[in-house]
Amino acid sequence: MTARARRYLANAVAACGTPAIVRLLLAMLLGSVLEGAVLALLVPLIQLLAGSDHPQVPVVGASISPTTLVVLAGVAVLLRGTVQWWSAVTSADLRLRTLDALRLRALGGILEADWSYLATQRRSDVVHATTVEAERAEAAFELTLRMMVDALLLVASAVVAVIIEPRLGLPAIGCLLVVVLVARRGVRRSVDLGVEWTARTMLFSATVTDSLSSLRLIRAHEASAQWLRLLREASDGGRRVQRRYVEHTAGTQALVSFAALGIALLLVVLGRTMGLGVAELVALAVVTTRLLTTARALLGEGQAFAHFAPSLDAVERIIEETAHAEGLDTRPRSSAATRPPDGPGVGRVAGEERAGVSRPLLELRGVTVGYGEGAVLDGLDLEVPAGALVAVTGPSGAGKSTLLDVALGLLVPEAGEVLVDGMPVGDPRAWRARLGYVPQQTVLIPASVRENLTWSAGRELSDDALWAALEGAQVADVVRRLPDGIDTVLNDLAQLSGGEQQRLSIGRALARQPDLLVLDEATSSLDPATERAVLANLRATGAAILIATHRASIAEVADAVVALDPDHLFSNEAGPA
Ligand SMILES: Nc1ncnc2c1ncn2[C@@H]1O[C@H](COP(=O)(O)OP(=O)(O)OP(=O)(O)O)[C@@H](O)[C@H]1O
Repeated sequence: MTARARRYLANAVAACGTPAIVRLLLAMLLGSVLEGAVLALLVPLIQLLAGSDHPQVPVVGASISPTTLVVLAGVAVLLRGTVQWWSAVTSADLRLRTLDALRLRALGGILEADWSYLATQRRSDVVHATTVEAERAEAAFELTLRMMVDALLLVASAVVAVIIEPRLGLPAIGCLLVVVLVARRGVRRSVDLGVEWTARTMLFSATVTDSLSSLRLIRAHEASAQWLRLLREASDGGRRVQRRYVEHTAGTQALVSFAALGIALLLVVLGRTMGLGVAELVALAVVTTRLLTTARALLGEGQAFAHFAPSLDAVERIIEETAHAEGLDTRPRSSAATRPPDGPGVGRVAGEERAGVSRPLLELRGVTVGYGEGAVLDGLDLEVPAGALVAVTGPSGAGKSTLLDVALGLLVPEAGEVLVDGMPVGDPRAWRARLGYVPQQTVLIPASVRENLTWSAGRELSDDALWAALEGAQVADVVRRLPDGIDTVLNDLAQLSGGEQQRLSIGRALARQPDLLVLDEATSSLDPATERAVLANLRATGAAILIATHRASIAEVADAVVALDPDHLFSNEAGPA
């Protein structure tokens, strides 16, 4: 548990800096000391109210004038309030900064991660880790600081108890240690329950996410009852874990309270046997009360921390696993280590420098790629000349999307080369700046049509450019008919038909004014006439097109067709153009 607490602290220090954390810790400590002081001043205040002219301050043992006492109590209360207010605000600020830094690191890692890693991840797990778990981790961060403060206070109270009366202070500390050792088992159990809780809530999130993305299917198959059962099972599991956790914490707290009462009684009996005066007994009672309440609070915090702390593991797992961001080198993995560095990469300049040398825009030479066992593409050759339309065909599972991922520079081949303008792709990001991509499954963000077109454009786009992209995708008329035209917010995808959404997605790729359009079944929802019109518009932009398709109509008009055969060969046939 202490290792986890150190990791929490390291995250907070990284996000907010050591001085900010130290300032907060000192303020929390001061707040608790002032709390103790106010408590201690209650004793002489009660004596004052009972008619004493010389009330005694416990612990210090000195008498104090009524005026000084009242002023001192007022100042202490005011100071305590101010310090605690500052601590609460600062703590929330640092906590939230730590939380933001943590989840942005995780999400940043996801956005930059190697594609082969991302392909194995479950989306709902990432969403859950960076929202629910990150927020639980935030709670654990505050508990880390509180535990540090309370541990310091505990030691301070113990020292004061020993100073007042070692014969009572030492047995009190001994009893307390025994209680803490016994209660530690409860803390360990909380860690286990915290881990289980993380797993349960992750399952629940996954079930919710999956059911929301399958709403149409669930309704069409009248399977709501089955899904509800799955959701109920997932939430029941979480509730049971949470209940066990509360049973444990409440049990431990009850045990500590009971032990505290026993210790207090023991001290009174011992004190009386030793013949201690009332003043010493009161002082000792104040200090031991503080000692016991701090110990109880510390145990409670320890249990809560133990329960929340595993959440950090879920977020840090993503940060660690995505630590190896996408390499800038897309030479085959097997030869990348041994070959000398390549030239200037794939920016437009590289191509222009080679003016006069007519090389295809994109070439794949002997590319072999797979996902573990066996190759999906084995020694594939492919050329996409500038301005040409190349169709990739083949049965389902033949490797069409895989080939497109290689073309996009997302998948690094195990063998073979990917050349752009005749040069190896050194920096896939520079290459992708020249691409427009339309995925198999349309993705529109819940924002206006304009934002859907511009967010991935990488530059400011004039209205003329946006409408040109929409015209090219044969969707301009649809957008004009929307309530707010291009500024209509697409909150509900049911606003647009599947084919309209697909055309918007094509418009988004066109808005990037790419050199190469990579289309993955991107016209599958269009009728033949619209498909022909869209393809003609795309060709008219002068961009090369690499399209994965099942449609014979596209293969017929392509300049070249790469037919993938999962069992054996690929054939590279020239089309009619
Ligand atoms: N992330 C992945 N991990 C493991 N195997 C994968 C992964 N992605 C694809 N595959 C496998 O690679 C093979 C080719 O898949 P790919 O998606 O490239 O085929 P496809 O020709 O595009 O199929 P479809 O026409 O059905 O979309 C399939 O057998 C698939 O199961």
